[in-house]
Amino acid sequence: MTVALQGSLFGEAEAPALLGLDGVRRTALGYGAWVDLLPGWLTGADQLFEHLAGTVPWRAERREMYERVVGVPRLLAYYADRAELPHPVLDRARAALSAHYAAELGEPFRTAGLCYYRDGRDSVAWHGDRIGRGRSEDTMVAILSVGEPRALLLRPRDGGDTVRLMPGHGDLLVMGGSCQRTHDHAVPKTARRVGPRISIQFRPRGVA
Ligand SMILES: O=C(O)CCC(=O)C(=O)O
Ligand SMILES: [Fe+2]
Repeated sequence: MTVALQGSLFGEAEAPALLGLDGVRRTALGYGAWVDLLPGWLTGADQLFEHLAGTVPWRAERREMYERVVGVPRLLAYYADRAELPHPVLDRARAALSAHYAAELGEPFRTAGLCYYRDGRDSVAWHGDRIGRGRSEDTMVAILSVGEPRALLLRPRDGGDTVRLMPGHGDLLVMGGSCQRTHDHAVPKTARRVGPRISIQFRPRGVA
């Protein structure tokens, strides 16, 4: 990772580009949930990482938890429906995902949430994307990862085996079906020395 990122500092970086989505592979998670994976969907991921790390107006949020105000352990950015995304390849990614999943999803992907995990101390706790319609309806959340591979865990809410995925530099992961209702997901902290990761999450309108 470090070596690859250095290449771009010397101006050798390849421009970010997307491959086709034909190679997407689905894994059923049970209870009507599934996850689609396409490793290496984005090429030139070094350049996208550096662009996003350097230009996105990252926010450090604080939230009340257990009657204490604590820092959210990652940096965030949010692009509402129709907002200009921070790199044109992300507009192309959203359009390609909307076209690929049109029949199954029945609506386009609209919003983009970005998370910046600065190191192994940054994380996201177990949760489902259930603030919006994901609470009651099947939907999809498509995640493009750049930077350090970090474990993304998925487990049924009612108990059962945890699936451990490792989305890495340029990889696509799509959670679909009942995933947000029947399962939780997390990016746990790690004691390993890890470099930064940025995830870009595309969601349909009303899913958060
Ligand atoms: O960073 C990721 O891949 C997951 C982020 C996530 O679950 C969320 O923002 O809801
Ligand atoms: Fe999530």
